[in-house]
Amino acid sequence: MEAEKEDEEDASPEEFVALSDFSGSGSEQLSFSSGDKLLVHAKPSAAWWWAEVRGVIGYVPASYLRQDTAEEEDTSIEDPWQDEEYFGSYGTLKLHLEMLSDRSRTETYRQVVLRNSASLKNKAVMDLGCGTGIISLFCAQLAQPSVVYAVEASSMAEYTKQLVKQNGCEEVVTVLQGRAEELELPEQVDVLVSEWMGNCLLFEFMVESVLLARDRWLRDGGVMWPSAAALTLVPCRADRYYAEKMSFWERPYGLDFTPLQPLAQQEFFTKPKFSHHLEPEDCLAVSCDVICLDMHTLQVSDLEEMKGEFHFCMEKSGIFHGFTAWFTVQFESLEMGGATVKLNTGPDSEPTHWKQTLFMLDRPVSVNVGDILSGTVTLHRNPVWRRHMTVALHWNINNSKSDADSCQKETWHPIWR
Ligand SMILES: N=C(N)NCC[C@H]1O[C@@H](n2cnc3c(N)ncnc32)[C@H](O)[C@@H]1O
Repeated sequence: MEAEKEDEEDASPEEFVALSDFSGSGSEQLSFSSGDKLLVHAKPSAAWWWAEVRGVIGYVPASYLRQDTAEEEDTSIEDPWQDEEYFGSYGTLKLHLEMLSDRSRTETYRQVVLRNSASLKNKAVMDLGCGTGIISLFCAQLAQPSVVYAVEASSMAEYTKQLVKQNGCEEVVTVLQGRAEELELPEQVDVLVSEWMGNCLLFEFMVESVLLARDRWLRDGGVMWPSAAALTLVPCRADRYYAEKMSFWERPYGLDFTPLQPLAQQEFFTKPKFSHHLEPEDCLAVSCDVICLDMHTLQVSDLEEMKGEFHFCMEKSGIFHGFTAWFTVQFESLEMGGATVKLNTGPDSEPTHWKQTLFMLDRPVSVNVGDILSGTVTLHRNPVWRRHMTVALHWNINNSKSDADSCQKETWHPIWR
């Protein structure tokens, strides 16, 4: 990396502006405040640049910076939520078919309604981001709520109205087209149900809309479904993915293409792999819930930066290629002491359309039984592109055989900006 940095430092530095405060960790990362001017001397990776702030040189996260050209209008970030693209994608059937075809996901919501059908009688419900209205139709079909407000921002809402009528639920279900945080409901609700979870739990950050709607429309003592969510992490092997993206360059057609491996690491291993299928036998330790969210108390401001710790005792010797993440959500019962329903998207549960998310290390590490892998995972929400985040993993391994071999590392994985 040193060599690359020197090569690139010959070029004249570029001026950037900080879009948000950042407090660097470790000796090499700079801290800066929103509005600070930075001189970028080198861009050794997509996520980390070598820059100067007030005469001090160090690493800065690229996603926090915007090119500082005088004539650039702030309008360059005119749609930080990318709503046109986002709701456009939900205006077609592809994603709804994928979600409805996910039996584990959809059946869980059906079970939640079924098991709480008595308590749902005469209750007001809001289904936020109802899509085709499946959860609202479960409520009308399996219980007797007084009303279900089925809120959907995309053009799918027009079809949802037809589906409600087609299934004879128009007496109970009212479809409202629009962003939930901008709509006026005629009344507060007793239950706010939503299927908002994205890859790695939070991607898309639809959860912000759910919290805003909670604060505005859920009556005191009302219930959030899901009530709680957790992000789970495990160190793992990923032999097949590593072979496919990295080892491939060793002898393709008998030739040596290894000079491309640094590029492969940059292109394939800095961003997470969504829809990764983790086999239970790929896990190198017992998984750990690193971030736990209480949907009744979580605040939008908490979403900017969420941090969790982990301590894994390696149960297997082998190659540690990366971390895999998944999530679980829980639905508390409306009845006191009633059973909680859980949806687990991990490798030991029925597969879901989310599958799991793989974060590759920049180079694999061999580990032994008994090694202690500890560190932190931090989800940094993108200060500009509000549906995006960067996942930072800081970790070190205390080798059970000799501390001398312990290694400290950090990797940053933008999703996607
Ligand atoms: N990751 C997911 N579960 N995505 C489901 C998103 C569904 O909710 C809809 N949706 C997302 N955010 C909102 C919002 N703020 N208001 C209304 N509908 C929304 C979106 O159009 C899609 O039908």
